[in-house]
Amino acid sequence: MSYLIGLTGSIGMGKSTTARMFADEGCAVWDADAAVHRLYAPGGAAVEPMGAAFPDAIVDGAVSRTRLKEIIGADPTALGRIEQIVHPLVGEDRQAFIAATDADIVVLDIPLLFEGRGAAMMDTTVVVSVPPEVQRERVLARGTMTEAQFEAIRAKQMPDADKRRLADHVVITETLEEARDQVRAIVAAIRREMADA
Ligand SMILES: CC(C)(COP(=O)(O)OP(=O)(O)OC[C@H]1O[C@@H](n2cnc3c(N)ncnc32)[C@H](O)[C@@H]1O)[C@@H](O)C(=O)NCCC(=O)NCCS
Ligand SMILES: Nc1ncnc2c1ncn2[C@@H]1O[C@H](COP(=O)(O)OP(=O)(O)OP(=O)(O)O)[C@@H](O)[C@H]1O
Repeated sequence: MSYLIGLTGSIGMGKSTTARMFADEGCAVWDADAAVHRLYAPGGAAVEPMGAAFPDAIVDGAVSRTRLKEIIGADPTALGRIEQIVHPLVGEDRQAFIAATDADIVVLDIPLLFEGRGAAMMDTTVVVSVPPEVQRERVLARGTMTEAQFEAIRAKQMPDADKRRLADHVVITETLEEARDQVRAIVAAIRREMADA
């Protein structure tokens, strides 16, 4: 059975970048956002139920994120209804990944780790964090969200300070070097603990 690290952090705080650093240390990484991409793609398990609930969201046999963001922008209750459809499918994908891997450490990159029930199954939890002005700059620099869309997502997420309080480890992602040092220290401590057990 692999050691499970739950990795989370608010939007744009550096989850994917930090997950890649864990992968560089030999950890297997599963990414909840990537699982949603697979579920929304043509033939994905979310296409049919999402089409039934949000017919306008389907474009060329896939769930369109652009359309979904428009729908969420117009109706604040939509995101909750999307989650009810998508989250059970994401949970199935995650369990299948854990069952199939033989890595000693598995990192589960889950934006809603503390908002949902995910944290309880982890051996340890890691939160990535930077000051809010850096977070905003980074997200808006990507050019995939308007400021209003960013604020709508952020308002729905647990505040960064609360996540940091709940986490076993906090990785500061102001620079790549600093973050990589922290990731290496966490992995080394876990491997020492596993060797002693
Ligand atoms: C809202 C959507 C359309 C935005 O798509 P887009 O491609 O622009 O962004 P992406 O998927 O990369 O998400 C960016 C970030 O937004 C945040 N976010 C996404 N969904 C949610 C949510 N339901 N609640 C809070 N934050 C969320 C996360 O921090 C995520 O890392 C998309 O995220 C979506 O369909 N979300 C619903 C499914 C879900 O809950 N996913 C979260 C992981 S299970
Ligand atoms: N340690 C770091 N040092 C410098 N820049 C970083 C660091 N970590 C992440 N970044 C930058 O911050 C931005 C957001 O990072 P990333 O995509 O990893 O965040 P995320 O939390 O996965 O985002 P989302 O919540 O939208 O999925 C990117 O432009 C990335 O290059």
